[in-house]
Amino acid sequence: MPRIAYLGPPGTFTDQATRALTADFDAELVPLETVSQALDAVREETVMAAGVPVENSVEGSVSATLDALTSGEPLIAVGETVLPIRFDVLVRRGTGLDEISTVSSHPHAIAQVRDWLADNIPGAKVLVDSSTAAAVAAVDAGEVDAAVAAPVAVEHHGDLEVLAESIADVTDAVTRFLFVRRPGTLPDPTGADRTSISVVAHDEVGALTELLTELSLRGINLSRIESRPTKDRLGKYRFFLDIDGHVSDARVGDALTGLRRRCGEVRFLGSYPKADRSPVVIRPMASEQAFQASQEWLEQIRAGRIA
Ligand SMILES: O=C(O)C(=O)Cc1ccccc1
Repeated sequence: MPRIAYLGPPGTFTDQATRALTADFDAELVPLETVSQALDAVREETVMAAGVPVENSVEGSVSATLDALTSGEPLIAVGETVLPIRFDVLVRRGTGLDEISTVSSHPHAIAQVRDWLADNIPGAKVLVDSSTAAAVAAVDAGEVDAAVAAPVAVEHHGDLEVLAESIADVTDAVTRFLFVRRPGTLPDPTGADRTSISVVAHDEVGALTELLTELSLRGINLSRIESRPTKDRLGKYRFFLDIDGHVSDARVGDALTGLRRRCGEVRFLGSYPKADRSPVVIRPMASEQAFQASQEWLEQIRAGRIA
């Protein structure tokens, strides 16, 4: 049975997402303490793949995931899923709001419940943990008074109870998770795919504009752009791009070769079906037929058959 790592312990949002990502086959889920450990376990081949959070509709990218994806041997995403996120407050049985002096969670959860914390437990010290479920375990161990976590997290701890439900400042938040493997056979194109790449542009006038032009000239929609410091020096950034389409699509392949010529570093981070399966809209000039016909036309000229 394939072993699949995820950001644990059991009861995290990533646990739920990884179950969804592995729903089609039998898998042994392996909880690890950080995203970086989960991705390194894939690199070291102790697991086949990992489920990791990548972006939240309210709080933005999960920087730890972006950094860990690009800081070691290449890995690729082969699937994604999007989960609705609801935050509850978990405490030891019988604890009241006025007894909470410390509250803990994952930084992305803390950031999404700030109003509730300020309104309901303004005096509580806010602590961060490696995951929502790790914070719940800390409550169970008596180390903190309350945790902000997924509703399912309480199922793993008999002595805890839910003190407050659905406390997010913004309702209907969702998080996107990736299923990440070592490079190998790519998922087949479906017509509803996303391709993720990271690039380090040269530090010169117009570098980012020209990089984006490589996409727009080929009719490629950019669905996300995020920058992270390369950590070499101040002012040097790595851009993470999500674009519509599959690397086997002519327009996407053509754009990637353009980026490769233009940028200092380009990493292919995977082509995989979009969670909502919405078909990619392709302008006529960017279709497979248009690329093939124009290539044939050029070959005719080169062969001397068209004046
Ligand atoms: O800590 C967790 O449960 C995670 O899976 C990371 C996370 C935290 C907050 C929102 C979405 C994912």
